[in-house]
Amino acid sequence: MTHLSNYGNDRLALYTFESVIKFIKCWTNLSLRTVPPLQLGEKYFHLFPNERDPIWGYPCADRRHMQIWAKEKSCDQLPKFLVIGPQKTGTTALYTFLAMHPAIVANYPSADTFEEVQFFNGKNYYKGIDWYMSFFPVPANSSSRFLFEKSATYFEGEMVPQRVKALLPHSKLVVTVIPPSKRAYSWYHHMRAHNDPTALQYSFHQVITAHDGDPRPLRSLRNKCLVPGMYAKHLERWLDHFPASQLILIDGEELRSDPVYVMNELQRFLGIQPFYNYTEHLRYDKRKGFFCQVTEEDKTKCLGRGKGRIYPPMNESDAKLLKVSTGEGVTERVVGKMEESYCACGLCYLGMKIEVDENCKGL
Ligand SMILES: Nc1ncnc2c1ncn2[C@@H]1O[C@H](COP(=O)(O)OS(=O)(=O)O)[C@@H](OP(=O)(O)O)[C@H]1O
Repeated sequence: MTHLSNYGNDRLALYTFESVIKFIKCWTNLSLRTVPPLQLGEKYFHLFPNERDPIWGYPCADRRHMQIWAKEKSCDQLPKFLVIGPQKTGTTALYTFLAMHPAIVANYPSADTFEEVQFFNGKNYYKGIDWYMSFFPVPANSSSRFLFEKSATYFEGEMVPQRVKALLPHSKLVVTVIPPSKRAYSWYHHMRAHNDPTALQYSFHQVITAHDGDPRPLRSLRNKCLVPGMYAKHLERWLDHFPASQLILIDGEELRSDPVYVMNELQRFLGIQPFYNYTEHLRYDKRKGFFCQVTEEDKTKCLGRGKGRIYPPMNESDAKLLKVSTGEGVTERVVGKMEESYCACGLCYLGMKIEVDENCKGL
């Protein structure tokens, strides 16, 4: 009873407590004892260890919560959809293209976390809803604007689906995927470009075949390289909390080769009005080798050097290793059947579509 998640509820809790205590004092012979708040808290969490972690709930589900919420707050200041990653699948390009849309509003960048808010997956979560909402503009008169944020590590975060469901139950989720082997390779080069000492010390092959007896930094790098690509595992977790109809899988390779088509499909899925004509606003830039934004001066503005890096092609044997399940050993445990990772409980990656298997109805 003491541990109510939202501050909206907390105000109600204080009032309720006061009344309960008054009632007990007035109508019973019970003598009440207390201890300092910290001790009380420890006792409470000893009795209810599952509640140690707060879960911020959607403040607008209950009219009473709305009534005690500060006047200037509104659920229109919460995002309507999230781009959840995983990393290296084209999420920055997607974010940039979405932000070009006149009806779509991106989060303010965070200086701490490389522009992404990263609220649901780490320590930031404990900063609370106000902190999260401060990354979004106060809604204008019309609530027809689509606020969104992109945090590419949400996808594989253990707690993230449950937390997102609690705070943003109606939000749509955008997942981008590319073949997991390519994702892993791109991520490895990303780490090298950021002078990660372990990535500089070991080859890609050494990273993906690292085993449990290897040094901890190497194992850690291996996990970070491979785990986000286990799409099935992560998608299943998201689908424990969200119906498939709220989630869209985007083919990151198609986003790269035909962004206009992808953005059109995405606009339809999100139900965004007005329909933005990306044909006029995206153009292939030969020098960059990617589609880029067309500026008002009719020039192209491309993503920075960190996106679309140039590195040698992946070894065929490594590509194979990541594609084919080895059948035994550490590699299989960590890598899993990567190709099959495109399917999760009948939810398969088929271009833009999600197909739900008969057995998985009601997901
Ligand atoms: N239009 C456009 N411009 C530049 N880059 C593009 C574009 N579309 C897709 N991509 C691919 O996006 C890859 C980077 O993915 P992310 O933005 O998700 O990376 S990150 O997680 O934010 O670091 C990046 O991976 P690398 O090629 O390995 O650098 C690109 O291949």
